[in-house]
Amino acid sequence: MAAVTWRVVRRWCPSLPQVFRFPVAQVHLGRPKMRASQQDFENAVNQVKLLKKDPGNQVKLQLYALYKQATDGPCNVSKPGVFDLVNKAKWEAWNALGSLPKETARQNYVDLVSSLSPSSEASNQGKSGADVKVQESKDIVVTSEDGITKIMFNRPPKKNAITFQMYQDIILALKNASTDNSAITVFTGAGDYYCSGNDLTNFTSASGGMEKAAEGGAVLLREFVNSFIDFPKPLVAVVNGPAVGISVTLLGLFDAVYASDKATFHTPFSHLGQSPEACSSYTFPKIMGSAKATEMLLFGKKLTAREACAQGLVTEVFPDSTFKKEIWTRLKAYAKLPPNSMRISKQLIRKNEKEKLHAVNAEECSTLKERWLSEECINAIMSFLSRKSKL
Ligand SMILES: CCCCCCCCCCC/C=C/C(=O)SCCNC(=O)CCNC(=O)[C@H](O)C(C)(C)COP(=O)(O)OP(=O)(O)OC[C@H]1O[C@@H](n2cnc3c(N)ncnc32)[C@H](O)[C@@H]1OP(=O)(O)O
Repeated sequence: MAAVTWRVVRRWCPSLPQVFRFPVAQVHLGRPKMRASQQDFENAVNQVKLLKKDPGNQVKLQLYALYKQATDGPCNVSKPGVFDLVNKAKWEAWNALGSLPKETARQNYVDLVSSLSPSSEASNQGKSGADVKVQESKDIVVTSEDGITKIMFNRPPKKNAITFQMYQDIILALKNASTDNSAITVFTGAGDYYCSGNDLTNFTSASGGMEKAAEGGAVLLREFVNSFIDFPKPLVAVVNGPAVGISVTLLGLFDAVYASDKATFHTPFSHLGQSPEACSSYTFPKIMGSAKATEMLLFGKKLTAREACAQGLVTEVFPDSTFKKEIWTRLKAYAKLPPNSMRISKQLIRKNEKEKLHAVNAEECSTLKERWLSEECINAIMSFLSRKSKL
């Protein structure tokens, strides 16, 4: 990207201070909370003037873009010429926010400024290299550091099974990550599991009758998977241990999948009277061929990490003893690559598939809605919940 000097950025956005005090921090909306008011926004604009340390070009561009989006709405000016490097960088940052609503941009601006504030500096002191927590959520932890937004399943006692709340938290985390200033977004799991898939108690905790619950579940699932199909930046899975169900099928929508040799990949849909989701009925045959996809999706064959790598579902496998160290070193290096270039390349790769993926997602969700009401499915769930069987 063009070298954008702080002096020039001040000219774009007079509300920005001369010098910033703090290192680069990330922007997130956090868990649903009170929306930032116009007054909060104006306070943040003033607060920016008190900051002293230069936070780097990416943050400055993000502040500029969010400010413009919050005040003028979506980018409505023509793209500067190819040699007008600074104005082109500004335009691209603003334009990249697409149709992000003004209120959301306002909130993101307020959050970004607050992450650059003196209290953020105080709370980050002595934590050099530590992740910055950016979303308040019990079972999904979202942190940002070194250009990487990390979304972690954090429910080890239940093997990171995904509750209704976690589906919603992940949708929100992806929405925020798509406009924050990180280059790469990474999913991983806390504890020994990556994720044991859908929490089967979702079937008993849903309110209303079964039909209404199935309808609601299908709507949620469709929105959840859509947020992966449409995610604009490189999406990486760091699979630290066994993965089950939807946490496996989603991998077909990731851009890279790195696995510990302790990881396994299991999609026991037939055992549960269910059918594939997350576009895996399309992505898996495409990735591994229909014969291997059939073994996984119909017969529930569990793959080791090395088998999954041989089938093309996993990018690379690492010995568990060195997995974390090696993978985070590598991802930090990847996150230093020019972010716009990576985003644009990903979008070129994804573009031709998007329409198809949305159609597949819609069909899989409507099939599942029927499956959830079937005797096969109800019996399988009851059996798990009464602990008569384990997969
Ligand atoms: C009509 C309503 C519609 C609902 C809408 C849903 C929304 C979208 C749905 C998307 C479709 C997704 C499909 C899938 O993901 S299918 C895969 C589902 N997952 C499973 O079937 C895994 C079930 N779990 C197991 O088989 C074992 O627990 C496992 C092999 C993972 C681990 O075994 P292990 O012996 O090592 O450990 P425990 O069994 O003792 O587990 C520890 C505790 O964790 C609880 N647990 C684990 N996984 C789940 C789960 N998926 N759901 C709920 N609970 C889970 C387990 O019960 C233990 O709890 P307790 O200590 O309290 O007994």
